[in-house]
Amino acid sequence: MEWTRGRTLGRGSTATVYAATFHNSEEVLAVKSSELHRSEFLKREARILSSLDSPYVIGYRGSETKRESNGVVTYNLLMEYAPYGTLTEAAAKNGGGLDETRVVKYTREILRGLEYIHSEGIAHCDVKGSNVVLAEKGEAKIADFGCAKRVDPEFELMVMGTPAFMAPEVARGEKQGKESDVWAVGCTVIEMLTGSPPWTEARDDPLSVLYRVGYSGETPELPCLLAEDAKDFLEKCLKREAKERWTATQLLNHPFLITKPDIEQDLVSGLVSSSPTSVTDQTFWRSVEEEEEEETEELQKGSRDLDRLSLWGCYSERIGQLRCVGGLDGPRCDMEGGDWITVRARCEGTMISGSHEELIINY
Ligand SMILES: Nc1ncnc2c1ncn2[C@@H]1O[C@H](COP(=O)(O)OP(=O)(O)OP(=O)(O)O)[C@@H](O)[C@H]1O
Repeated sequence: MEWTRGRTLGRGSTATVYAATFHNSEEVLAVKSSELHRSEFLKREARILSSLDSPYVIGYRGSETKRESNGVVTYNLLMEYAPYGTLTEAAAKNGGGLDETRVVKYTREILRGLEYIHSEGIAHCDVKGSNVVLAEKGEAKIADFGCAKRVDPEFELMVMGTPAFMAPEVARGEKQGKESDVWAVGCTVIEMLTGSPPWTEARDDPLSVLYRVGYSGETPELPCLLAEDAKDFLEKCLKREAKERWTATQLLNHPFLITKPDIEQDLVSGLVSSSPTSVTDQTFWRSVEEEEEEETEELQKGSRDLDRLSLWGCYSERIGQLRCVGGLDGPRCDMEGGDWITVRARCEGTMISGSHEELIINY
């Protein structure tokens, strides 16, 4: 598979996503890449994505191991390119929230994607605005299957995700499945409506959010001035008891979604594309050297790392406390991500019930 790497589209905890072009077709692609020795999650994502085929799930285009010109061996997942960014970015660009027409359209598309992946026996486990991308026709597609897992039969004890979007049973480390995805849809609708995820302290103190979600009995605060059908829809997603939550199929028939027309009209007009006008478009296809130079400068400035370090200071202290209280056994920390931290910990005790489960927190 011959392709040329373009500009960076995004960075996560374990991988970087680049724009790229296939040599033979000139199709623009997104390539998610990580060093081979850290590619466990990316390989797992590639395995799951390669088994899926839906207009509401980002398309799989292949995967490969490659030796780069600098000798580093990388694992690459090739995907359909989504030119309009993520739902989180769309909400932010829109001044902190999307209008109801778009919220209804994107919610339908996310639920159609979830209905499909759930029917395939898979739970996504990290549904949130930044993991839903806007594709060529402005349609929402579920992306980032790095936390996804097979739930039929439910054999895996690993708990993963992002605290602000976690269902109570996930925050308590009891189980994670299709119902937890539905809770996360409720949180994503709140994010689309308000421009921010629920639980305002989530960014500064994700562990206290885990406790609040898991044990306080609270549900996320709903946006004020919400129409009755929207409020009822959110309440059906955000039932604290997983068994009481509606399924993706039931939600697709909820009045909040079915009483509004399916908008066929072009919604791309309000979106800002980062697409190249041609494969030789210089602003889009900045050279890899240029990007690396910029990255070095950024690191020299040190601002991002200092932020991360100070955040990590608070975070590790809290984990230290939990370790005493709940018996966390040797958390391993991954500080490579952009603005967030992934913590992987073998857990026993108070916070996570059962033994030898793995807690992976996106922040
Ligand atoms: N197919 C795609 N087309 C365009 N941009 C994409 C695509 N996939 C991912 N991105 C961009 O790259 C970013 C990171 O991608 P992704 O979430 O898959 O990586 P990650 O390492 O799992 O990150 P995170 O830890 O934030 O979940 C996304 O937020 C999005 O901006």
